[in-house]
Amino acid sequence: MSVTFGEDDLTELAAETAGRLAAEGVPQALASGDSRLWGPEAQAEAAVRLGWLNLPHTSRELLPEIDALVRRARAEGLDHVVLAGMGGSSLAPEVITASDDVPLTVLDTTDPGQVRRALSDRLESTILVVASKSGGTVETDSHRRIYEKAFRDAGIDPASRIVVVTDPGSPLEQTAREAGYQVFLADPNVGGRYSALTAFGLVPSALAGADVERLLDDAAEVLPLLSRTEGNPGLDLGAALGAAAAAGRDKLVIEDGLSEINGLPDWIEQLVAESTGKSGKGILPVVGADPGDAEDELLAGIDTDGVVTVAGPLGAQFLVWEYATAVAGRVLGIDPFNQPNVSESKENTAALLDRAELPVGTPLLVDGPVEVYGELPGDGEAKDLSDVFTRLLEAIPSDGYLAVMAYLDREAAFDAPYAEGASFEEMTDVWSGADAATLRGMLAIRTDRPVTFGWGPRFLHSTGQYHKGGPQNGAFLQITGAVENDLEVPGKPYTLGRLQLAQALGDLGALAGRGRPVVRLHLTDRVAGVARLLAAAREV
Ligand SMILES: O=P(O)(O)OC[C@H]1O[C@H](O)[C@H](O)[C@@H](O)[C@@H]1O
Repeated sequence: MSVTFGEDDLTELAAETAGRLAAEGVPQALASGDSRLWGPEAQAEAAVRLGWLNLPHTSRELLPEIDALVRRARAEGLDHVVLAGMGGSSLAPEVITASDDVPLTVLDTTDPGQVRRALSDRLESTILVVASKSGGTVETDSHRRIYEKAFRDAGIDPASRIVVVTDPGSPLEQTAREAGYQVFLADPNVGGRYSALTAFGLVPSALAGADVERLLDDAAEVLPLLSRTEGNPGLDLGAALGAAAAAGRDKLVIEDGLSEINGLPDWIEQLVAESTGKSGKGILPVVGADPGDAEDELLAGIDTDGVVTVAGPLGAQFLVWEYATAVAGRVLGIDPFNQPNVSESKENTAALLDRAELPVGTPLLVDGPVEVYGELPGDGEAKDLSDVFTRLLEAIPSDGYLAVMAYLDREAAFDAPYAEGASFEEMTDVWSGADAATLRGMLAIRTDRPVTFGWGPRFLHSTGQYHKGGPQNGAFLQITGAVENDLEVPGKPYTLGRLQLAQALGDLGALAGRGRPVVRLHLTDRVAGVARLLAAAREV
């Protein structure tokens, strides 16, 4: 495992900062679980959040039970593994399984189309892992209810198909015990985004066929380095990230090139954004972007060259990035274990769901299949969608960013029809031409500021904290879409589609309430709408 720097200034800054942290006793304090490292206000939370450093050893206890579950699933022919979990409860398994090239269907969405897609895929051989630390996350609770009904309707006993991962004593533990589900209890002394090597990372990944023992072995190998005062990759990385951000280089562009580790930047995004984006400070991870030459960008490469290069196997990467984030938190003077602003959008959503009608407002403009809502930055009325994009791009502060947030089905682009006999390249062109995520790159070339992209509500558990708690220099573009075939959430008064829209509007309220420029584009026809978005971006 190694962390290296490709610029002399950064090498110097990192060494100086790591030296100072070592002199303050940070590595020893972390190794011994000292909760005072982030100041008195953070101490109570930190006291129950430092268990992740022991996981390479303690999580081994879970392996026999996980192995028994895997054997049962194989024996019963349950070959479609679905994971319902948000943020820290699904991002690690997504990377672990992608890196091991084994299939896992992740549900971290409230999009009815995307959930229907999972439901209609091999229900008869599906095993569902419901993963929620708190046990109260609305998206995950909805997925559990929907799958319970689907199993029952298909004459399948949910107890034979649902496995729960949660913290001891959570409401989900109680529900699961009453329903007779198999329950894995995770370490309550580890927070959601630090939980990659707990039952949250291991249970679904092993079920999908990943080698989780090797993951723990790789993490165990780097562990002794993390108590060192020199040659400590976690300390070096954290010192570099924290000190660079404190000096204004606070946009972290993360690339994984053609590395065998597949998708780690999305996991790092959540870890870094949610841990550091608060009190008006923080590090903004930028994923899926080409590095620009803006002075406030820092390029981190995972097993690929960057200004910071982090090389090593996945299990070790998890641990080193967690360590680095905790260290960066100390350098920046923030509590890396809380997420004070995530709840704000959740509360807005809950309040909206209590209303008879969602307050969607009146469109400012309708451009074909796209309705534009919100307050346009700049003067006068916009004439079309390209104009809306131009105005938003102009509204990005000189040290800021644009966040594109799409509350859509992230698999929908794969439905786009392509010609028979098309090459893989041609198919990829078709998919990217039907994918809302393509908008990120198209807008990015029209500004010298970073542009991020997130699928809603997934990003609410990640960069959503940074948007609201970090430096107030974002401009925001929301995309929502008409729902054709909604899904009831059994036992709840709302449908998934209504919940999804309420989440978008709830977050919009939180951003607008901070005076940030935020525009919502609503696609009245999703396929035509995405095509129109991309065409309009081309015209900017
Ligand atoms: O595991 P859960 O309790 O369902 O939480 C899922 C996610 O929810 C929130 O957004 C937290 O801020 C995340 O850190 C967490 O991973």
